[in-house]
Amino acid sequence: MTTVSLASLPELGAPSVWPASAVSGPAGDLLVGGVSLAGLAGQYGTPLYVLDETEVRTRARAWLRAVPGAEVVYAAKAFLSRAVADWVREEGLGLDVCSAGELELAMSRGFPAARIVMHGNAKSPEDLRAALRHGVGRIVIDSDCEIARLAAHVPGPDPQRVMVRVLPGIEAGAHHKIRTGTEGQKFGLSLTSGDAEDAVARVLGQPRLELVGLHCHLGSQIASTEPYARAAHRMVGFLARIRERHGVTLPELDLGGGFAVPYLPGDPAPAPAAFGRRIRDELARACAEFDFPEPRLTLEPGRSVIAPAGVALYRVLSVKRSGREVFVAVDGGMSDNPRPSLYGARYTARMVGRSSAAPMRTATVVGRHCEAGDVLAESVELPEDIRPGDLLAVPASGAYHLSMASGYNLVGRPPLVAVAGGQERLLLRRETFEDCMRREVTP
Ligand SMILES: Cc1ncc(COP(=O)(O)O)c(C=O)c1O
Ligand SMILES: N[C@@H](CCCC[NH3+])C(=O)O
Repeated sequence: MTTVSLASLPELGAPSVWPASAVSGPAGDLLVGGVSLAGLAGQYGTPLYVLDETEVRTRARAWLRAVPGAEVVYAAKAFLSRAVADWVREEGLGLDVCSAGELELAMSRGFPAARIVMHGNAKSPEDLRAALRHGVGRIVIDSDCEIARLAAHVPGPDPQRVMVRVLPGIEAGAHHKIRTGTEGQKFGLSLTSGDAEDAVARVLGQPRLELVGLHCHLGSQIASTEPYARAAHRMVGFLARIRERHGVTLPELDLGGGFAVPYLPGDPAPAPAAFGRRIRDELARACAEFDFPEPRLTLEPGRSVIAPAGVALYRVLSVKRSGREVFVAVDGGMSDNPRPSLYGARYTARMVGRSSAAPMRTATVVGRHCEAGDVLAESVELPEDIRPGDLLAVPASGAYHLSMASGYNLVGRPPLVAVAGGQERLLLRRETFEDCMRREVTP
């Protein structure tokens, strides 16, 4: 047996972008969950996604501790598989789903329906039917036309518990495409226009629906606690107004998700405890101001639970100098991580599996797809002697990569391996060419 000398990662400068378990291994290797990344790449091929189970569980628990007595529902859209559904259920979280597919996966793992929240600005009849059939804890109403449609299908005898998604008019989120709390986009019902108020009145008039509270979701990759404080205040103000106009005291408030994680060393990202403290403080203050009993709080972190647990591994296919730029092209790209091309998201990368004494130089890591915009990471410091065959690891890859992966260029979606305690477990196998072709009707 070879003795492996492990070191923490001082050379990375900011270990926080890597899972807490990440340690340097011999010959430039990196171990996550006690498993060698170079070894995994050798065994499963690349591109490969690695998910640190302990990191997911630890972060799920951190959220529960951050808001004692509150409900924490994991936003499945960040990434969902059977194993992930099991982990978050076992840790005591609920689940936010936004399709019949996500719901069916959760139900297939025995997820308690009462802990499931269904979202969607345009829920299909199948989505609503599945939610009603399984008896999900809450359905979040996102448009006027959904109210009667939903009420007509409640199987009874009990009314379906619902919330109304409010557009609070608060701007937050890392990019305009992921801001959902402002006017002029497709989600929610506006507070300022009165649409939210009308919807509340209409829901209250539906005996088949039980309005239990209000929901809002400001956006994603929100790196400040401030917008949540404003949302808590505005939403409690609205709850108080509903009590005044309708004589009902709604018992629940869901302030959504959107909590930022660091992608680059030094990125601001308050810990769950900091978000939780600020939200609880502001909620208490607003309730005192409006003389309103504190509602049961729900939060819906997705990225914050799973992004830091994921590492993407790519093999370098070519290194090219073009003018003053150096392009390091790898065997994945926008088909497994569309975030840079969609939102200008920034990433870092490091070489793993080989030591190099060469000086570092700045390079752009690009994908293999037929798009000039297929860039994975800009301004990355990599050794000057990086060459085809080398491995690159990209941290913070656990959220909105595989869940948004596409079939572009028929390269096949990468596999996913879970690691914990020195053991690995294949969660998703690689999508093969045959898988890609299976959907096509033979001409
Ligand atoms: C309603 C709702 N809740 C929760 C989330 C989770 O967001 P995040 O992964 O940024 O925490 C989203 C996605 O932005 C959402 O639309
Ligand atoms: N998909 C986005 C976040 C939006 C999530 C869902 N509302 C991202 O990758 O950052």
